Amino acid sequence: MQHDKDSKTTFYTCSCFSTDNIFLEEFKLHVRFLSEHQFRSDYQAVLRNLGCSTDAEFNDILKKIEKEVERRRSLGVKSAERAAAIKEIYKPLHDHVYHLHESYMAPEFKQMVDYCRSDEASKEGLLSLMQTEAATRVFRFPVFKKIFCDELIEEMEHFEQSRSPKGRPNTMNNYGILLNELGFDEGFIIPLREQYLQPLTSLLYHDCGGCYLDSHKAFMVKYDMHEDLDLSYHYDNAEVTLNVSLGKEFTEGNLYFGDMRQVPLSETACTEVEHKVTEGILHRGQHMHGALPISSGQRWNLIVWMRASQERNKLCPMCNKRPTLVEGEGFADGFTSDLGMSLLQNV
Ligand SMILES: O=C(O)CCC(=O)C(=O)O
Ligand SMILES: [Fe+2]
Repeated sequence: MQHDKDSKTTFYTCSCFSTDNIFLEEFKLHVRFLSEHQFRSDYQAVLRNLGCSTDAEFNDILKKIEKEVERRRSLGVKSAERAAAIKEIYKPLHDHVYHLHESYMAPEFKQMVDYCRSDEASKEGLLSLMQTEAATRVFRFPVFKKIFCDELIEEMEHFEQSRSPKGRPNTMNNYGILLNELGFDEGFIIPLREQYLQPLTSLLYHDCGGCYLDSHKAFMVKYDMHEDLDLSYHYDNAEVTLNVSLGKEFTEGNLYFGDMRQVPLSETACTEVEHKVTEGILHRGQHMHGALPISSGQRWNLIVWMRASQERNKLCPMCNKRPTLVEGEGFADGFTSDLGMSLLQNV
């Protein structure tokens, strides 16, 4: 089990993880699978309209779902196995990138964080320091220096070329890398979230958990002309997301933002937000978004899905219900148990 600042915190996943939001790549559709009967009645007609016309094609989809459910059930255990294997066999190229240091950061970012830590900090004051409100409550600002972005990509490429096992962040991303398995949490992502990002998110997103972020899922995404080009419209399983553009050289590949997940697509207008190397885009996790295809080059981004258990314990963003807790590895999906805490407090 992963322990946060409070060493007694145990994190959980919601049971919907093995039934909901299963992504059918060829139809760009997220589905729910409880039983074959339910699935047929909910999706057979929809899928037919999307071009799935024969029984064989439908059975093929059922097989893919079965495989995905099995993958999700064994995810925690497999991830822990990979992390152990990586620790054993992988020799990093750049040891220092695993330990956050202020010298990696853009001066503008440090200045914003310093301001937010000061007694007189206000949301208006912070907004005046930020370059852009790129879309509603979507902010872009410099995060790292270019040299650090280059070294982080080099480290990722070195890892990709190694014989270490690799965990992919989710079914929408075929070439990303899960950073906790590589050992980035303790020395890099936790201090980044707690000491640098939370001062900003407390002012910007106090209404969606920004003041009490207590876990995260961090990963790299990679787009290349010969691999994934784009990312479908979705929301993140997070309260607040940081998305930093690291390089290399690319054209197009902008993000686009719609509305919050509760608003129907038909009532949504989208706004494009450009990725600029070394800059981060901060947004509410449940603000719908996608990535347009790159038209040349290769694009790497660091994604940190930050979670606030106090917020998500009330409502799981993935099934829209009060979460049913299932034990998971590490930060799992960021839920905590009130019961567990009160039992611990009684000890
Ligand atoms: O490609 C990007 O910049 C967006 C990635 C993203 O939205 C995600 O992985 O959740
Ligand atoms: Fe996302």
